[in-house]
Amino acid sequence: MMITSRQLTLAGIAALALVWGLLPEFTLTVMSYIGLYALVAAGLVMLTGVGGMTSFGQAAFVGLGAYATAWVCTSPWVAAWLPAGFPRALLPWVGLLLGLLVTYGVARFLGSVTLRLSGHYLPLGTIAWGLSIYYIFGNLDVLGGFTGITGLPPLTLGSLSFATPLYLGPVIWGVLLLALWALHNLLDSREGRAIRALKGGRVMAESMGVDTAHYRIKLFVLAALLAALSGWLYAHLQRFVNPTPFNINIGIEYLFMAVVGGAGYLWGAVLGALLITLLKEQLQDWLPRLLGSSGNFEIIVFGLLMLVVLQRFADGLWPRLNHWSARWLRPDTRQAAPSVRPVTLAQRTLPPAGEVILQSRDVSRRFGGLLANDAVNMTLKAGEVHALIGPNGAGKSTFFNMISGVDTPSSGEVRLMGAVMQGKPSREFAALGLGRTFQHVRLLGQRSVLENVALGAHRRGRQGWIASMLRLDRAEEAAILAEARRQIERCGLGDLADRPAASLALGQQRVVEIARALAGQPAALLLDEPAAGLRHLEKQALAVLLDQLRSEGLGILVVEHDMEFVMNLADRITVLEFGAVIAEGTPAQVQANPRVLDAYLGGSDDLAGAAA
Ligand SMILES: Nc1ncnc2c1ncn2[C@@H]1O[C@H](COP(=O)(O)OP(=O)(O)OP(=O)(O)O)[C@@H](O)[C@H]1O
Repeated sequence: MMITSRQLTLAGIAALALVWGLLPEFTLTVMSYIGLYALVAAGLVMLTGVGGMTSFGQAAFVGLGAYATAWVCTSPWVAAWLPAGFPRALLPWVGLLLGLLVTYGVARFLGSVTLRLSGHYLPLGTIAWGLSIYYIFGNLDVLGGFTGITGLPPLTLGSLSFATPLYLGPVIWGVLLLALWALHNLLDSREGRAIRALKGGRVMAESMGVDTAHYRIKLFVLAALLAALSGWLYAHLQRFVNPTPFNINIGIEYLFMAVVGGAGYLWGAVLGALLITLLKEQLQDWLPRLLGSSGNFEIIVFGLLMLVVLQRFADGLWPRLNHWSARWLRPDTRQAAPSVRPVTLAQRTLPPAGEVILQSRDVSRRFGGLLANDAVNMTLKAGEVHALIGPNGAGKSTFFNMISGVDTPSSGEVRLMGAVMQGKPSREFAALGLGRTFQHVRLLGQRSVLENVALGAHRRGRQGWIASMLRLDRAEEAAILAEARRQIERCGLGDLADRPAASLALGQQRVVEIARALAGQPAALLLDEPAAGLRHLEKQALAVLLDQLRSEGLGILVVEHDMEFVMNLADRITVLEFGAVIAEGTPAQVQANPRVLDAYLGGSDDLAGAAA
């Protein structure tokens, strides 16, 4: 078939719209529910699949959206409080506003409390507040207790009334498609890259200038608002609310939908909602007949099926469907890079060569009884390559962490561009012009080299979430992507820009990290073992690149074990042993230093080899 997946989606939507009026009432109701569930699951795809935070409590936010409008529409207190003559038809819209506001407040609060938890504690935390909110619904008399609230009005807009699934269904699906479009845009932007970076670990994301705590809360609030929106529509579809659909079981079901569909894929949310709703429907129908007695058997079968799916398709079903359909669908050839005139990105003026840009004064770091760094003094100047060497366990990585904001010195001072920095987060180091790579490569393996490198330019963009969702960020995005491509080409990886980062050899991935750091236009570049895993020719190319960067005025600090590489490239070398500086000087001075030779001949013969 010669159509693309995008065209197929549009055709599917058009076909559904055409036959909608002909479908039986029951089908329309089921379809409407699928739309509502998919809206919640889409939020979970963002939160769990993309952002890496698992929540079992989304049903509670659906409840907030539903109860807010139910209360506004039926409470005599609200009716008395509103000005006389306030049109009743507007009450659901007031309910929507209230629901979103309350959800925003509750999610911000719960997010700031729970998102600090790590590992298993975060999902456990979501179960805790999911349960609490459910019992609040059930125990508040003003919300009708466990019986709930009945008599909700239908949604109306002017003379249009959306009283039945025939009319409300298209609204639900319209809202869902709009949300998917906005979320898709968000993911395909500077902010989306920052959201994806959350999964790459706090250290990496913060080094790119991303305020991870802030992004986690924003993502949590976004998912909660989508759930509340679904709850609002749900309430006006059902026309009554009670606590049952908002309990923790349903919260788990929402999570299943996202995971079964494919937690990393927005359309996976729709697929998951569709499959689970239909499956539940069928099982509820067939199992009692098959077993000859009534009971909630479907939950047992459901649980078993879930285990099989999660075992066999850990990434969910959507990527499988994609893979399978790729055989007969034409690849989508829309340009990844938008065709607008790029803006000019913020530029940094580099300090003049020879100026001290990074400095440590008597930096020490203690781990219990171990002194991993002992009063280390070091300076990095603009326009030089400074190497930090020392035997294994000498404290190089520890020092690297101190001067990049990953860890805080026990004592001593770190200055970057003259500013006192110890104790500040790495994103503030990034803001002042520090770029870095990692000893253990930290890339988003499934994303392209281009996207990984573009993340490095995060701080140079300005457009926020709303602008990204509405696609108002395209000129800036074009500039960021162009900058990323320029850095990739400069690092000699031009042919690999569109490949997933994980498909590159480890040495090349290290170079991708250098390109990513360069995209942030740093003044100081910290490279942790950049030559490890590179072949001879690649090392030569890397040396040429670093030489060029030095001549452009960057200050480069390298931790490296390859002595030949270091001796040929570095202007100055600092040697660490047992956490303390034992020598500092030019390569020739260091190679002639008896303490250094001693330290190295004791552990490794690299230096002697390079010196010979
Ligand atoms: N978080 C930590 N807790 C306790 N000890 C640590 C911690 N991090 C490092 N150390 C110890 O500090 C010392 C210095 O380690 P570090 O990793 O800085 O050395 P290195 O010079 O980078 O070594 P390598 O070349 O092997 O990477 C080691 O003895 C290490 O075991």
